[in-house]
Amino acid sequence: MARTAGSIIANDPSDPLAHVTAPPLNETAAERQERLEKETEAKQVSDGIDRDIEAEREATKARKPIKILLLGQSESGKSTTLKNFQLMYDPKAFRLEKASWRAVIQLNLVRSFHVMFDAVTRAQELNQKGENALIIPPELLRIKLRIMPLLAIENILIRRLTPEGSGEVEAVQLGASTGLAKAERTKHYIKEVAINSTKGWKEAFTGNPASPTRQSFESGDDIDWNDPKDPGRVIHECAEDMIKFWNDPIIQRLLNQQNMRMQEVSGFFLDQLDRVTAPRYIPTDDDVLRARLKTLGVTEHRFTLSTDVATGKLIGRDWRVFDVGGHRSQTAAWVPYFDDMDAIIFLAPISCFDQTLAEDLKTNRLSDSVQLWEQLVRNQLLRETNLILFLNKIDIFKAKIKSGVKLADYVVSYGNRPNDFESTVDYLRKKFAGILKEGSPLPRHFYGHLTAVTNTQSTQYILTNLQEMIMREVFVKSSLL
Ligand SMILES: Nc1nc2c(ncn2[C@@H]2O[C@H](COP(=O)(O)OP(=O)(O)OP(=O)(O)O)[C@@H](O)[C@H]2O)c(=O)[nH]1
Ligand SMILES: [Mg+2]
Repeated sequence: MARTAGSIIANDPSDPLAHVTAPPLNETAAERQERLEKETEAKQVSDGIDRDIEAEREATKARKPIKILLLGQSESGKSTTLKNFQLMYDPKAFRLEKASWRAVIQLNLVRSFHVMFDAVTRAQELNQKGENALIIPPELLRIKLRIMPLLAIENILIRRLTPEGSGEVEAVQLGASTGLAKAERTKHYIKEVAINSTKGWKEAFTGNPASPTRQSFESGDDIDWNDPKDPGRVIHECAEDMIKFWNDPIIQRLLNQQNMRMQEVSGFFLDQLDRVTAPRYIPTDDDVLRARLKTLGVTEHRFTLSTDVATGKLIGRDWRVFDVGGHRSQTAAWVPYFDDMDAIIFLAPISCFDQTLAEDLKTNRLSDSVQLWEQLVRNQLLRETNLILFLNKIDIFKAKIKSGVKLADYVVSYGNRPNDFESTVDYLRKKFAGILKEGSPLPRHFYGHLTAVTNTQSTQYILTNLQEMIMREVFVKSSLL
């Protein structure tokens, strides 16, 4: 450090360097003047260096990426939340992936029909045994026969979506998402495709050589519409019969009778059959958000926010969002990511209060979410990490409560409280907040949101506010360093 005009230090008897820094004896006025000028100049240089170091330190702090981890049980909405981030901060890349998502949507659609075919088969089996099930009229059976090619399409799509090493097909028990009686559930299996997101499954679809300079998916540039093997062709050919089959009152009664709520089966596109089976169908942003593809492993997604929401400065800050697989076999992979996260968004799909886990038919989904939340809250590694709770699938929850399903039948502690939306949701919110308050090793603020992450508008509003909050906290923390 440069000195201020030497005199203060030179006069300090405790300074061991006083004799070095003291002004020379017998200094003339001109010499003194020259010395002081040099000292001032040196100080200016030194101050400049100090400022540069400080600016560099600030810039490093500002450049340190902000990390968010998405957690929650399988089908809680983690990947859908990630899609909202992508749509907000990297819409171009999001839209360029639509060719891949088109295949996923087709698979979701075909899978829904597979579920319905199984329901018909079940009714026929019961009738053969002399049990009183619904009689399926021959005309409906003829329609079913005509749309059977959908099952072959399912296999083709699965093969295309899971090029070697990129995914796996699991026999997932059908019952958990349908509300079938327990004994029935274990007998029926349906394939669910899981994708190891670190492998390039999307590349299988985004490489139409006819359009090497893909600009926009909106024009359908990315799809080889002339491909004779495009599954969209068969789906379109079956469209009329698919619509008839799904809307048939017997099918609807059958599904009701078997307690199968198709609207709750992930990737529900049956209410949009006209559009989704069209010959040149291109998924909308909302379709991509509703498409269901199970995650395996952990993926990191990077976004750059050009404005620091805390300070309003333009800085180009990196955000990293980590999406994980929520299936029980995947949860061991979460822990290494606990270190160094700025926030965790935990999704609890509260609409599943009357369902069990696909991987463990004895465990209620809501109580599984509560347990996971409790474990996170109490985890010492996370004691300084912001935990943000999304009580998700609020749209399905609302409809379910309205249709008369009773929370108290599944959550005994709910007792005699009224079974309306406000009371039920308030109870669940307080339950999660109470766990946070009691279980946190250090005091924490409760950030709880009611969400339907398939709704981009409300979700993006929540995410923007959250980012602001996280930025502020990061800013305060780093200022204290
Ligand atoms: N209606 C409705 N559907 C939702 C909501 N959130 C997610 N979904 C749908 O639920 C399905 C599962 O969501 P994902 O985001 O794939 O779930 P995940 O947590 O990533 O599941 P894993 O990858 O298995 O861990 C998808 O089809 C979503 O579109 C919601 O709030 N409302
Ligand atoms: Mg996922």
